[in-house]
Amino acid sequence: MADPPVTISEREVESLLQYRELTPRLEQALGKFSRGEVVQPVRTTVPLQKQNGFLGLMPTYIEHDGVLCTKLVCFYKREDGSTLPSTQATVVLLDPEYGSVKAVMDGEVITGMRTAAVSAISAKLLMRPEAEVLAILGTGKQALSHYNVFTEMFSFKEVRVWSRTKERAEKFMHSVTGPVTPCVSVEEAVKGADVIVTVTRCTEPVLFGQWVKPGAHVAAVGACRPNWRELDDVLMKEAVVYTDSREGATTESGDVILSGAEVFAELGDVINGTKPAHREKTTVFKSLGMGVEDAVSAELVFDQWKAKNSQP
Ligand SMILES: NC(=O)C1=CN([C@@H]2O[C@H](COP(=O)(O)OP(=O)(O)OC[C@H]3O[C@@H](n4cnc5c(N)ncnc54)[C@H](O)[C@@H]3O)[C@@H](O)[C@H]2O)C=CC1
Ligand SMILES: O=C(O)C1=NCCCC1
Repeated sequence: MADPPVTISEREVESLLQYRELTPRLEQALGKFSRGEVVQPVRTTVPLQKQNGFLGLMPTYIEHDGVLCTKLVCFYKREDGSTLPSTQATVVLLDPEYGSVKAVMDGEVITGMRTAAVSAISAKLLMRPEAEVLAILGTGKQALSHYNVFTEMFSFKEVRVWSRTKERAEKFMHSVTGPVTPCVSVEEAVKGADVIVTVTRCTEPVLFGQWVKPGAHVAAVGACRPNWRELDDVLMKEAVVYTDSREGATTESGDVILSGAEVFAELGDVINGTKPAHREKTTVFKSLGMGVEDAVSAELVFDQWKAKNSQP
């Protein structure tokens, strides 16, 4: 008989997961994914029309590492002013030999941290080495996790933040410890920026190519449905476009599908050395989020949990 599954709360996940351990594991996972070593179908989505959202199912199997996992994630396009979270996620880790559940854990922290860490990996690979200015568009959960990992991994001289209201940008500024410049327009935020992170819930373009400095790197994290956009056609067509999963991007990303832009490479191809990193050009990393990122994060959390809870 298998042991009953352990449950690991949001607070516990938060205390067990650190970027310095998570980020290298994610980098390895992206490489494995692009070498075809991961079984990971494109996310299945179940529309929740009445609630203006969807349920996403994200199963993954890494045979070599014996990791079997699935995330269940609900995403909602909340009305402005709603205090409810946009994303709710649970991660289930299984034993691939028996099919039994080893652990059920909160997926909120994992989703926030792994998404931001993968964007930071994209910046490490694709931004210019002399990058000084970071601009973040959006001030929600992902904005905060991106701020945390980007300021931990890199030394930007200035971090700018834009939200649709000045109050939200200022609230974000007060919620973090380092210096932040709140901006009243997207154009002001991204002018001359070397790295731009888009973490909004918008469904129409918010970032326009005409404002983006040539050679800048954009990590585009929102707009995860085929008819949703964050970036305009000009930017998508002028930039060299990288994705986490080519199959995912050409199935789910409105920025890719509706612009007709070509996907140049997966991040894993760059990590594996099979495709170049065009740091000298304007680059877009279109992130959709992958089950393998959740799987390696959950395995790390579970290993740490066992180490902490093992008998002396
Ligand atoms: N690529 C990936 O792996 C993942 C992507 N996401 C996506 O990241 C985005 C941000 O997620 P969270 O930070 O969790 O959401 P959130 O709800 O906490 O924050 C969203 C931000 O977007 C702003 N916003 C909403 N509508 C807007 C509009 N029409 N124009 C401009 N700004 C707008 C909000 O004011 C807020 O600042 C979402 O689109 C979500 O789907 C989320 C998780 C993983
Ligand atoms: O990868 C994820 O997790 C998500 N991606 C798009 C929005 C919902 C969560």
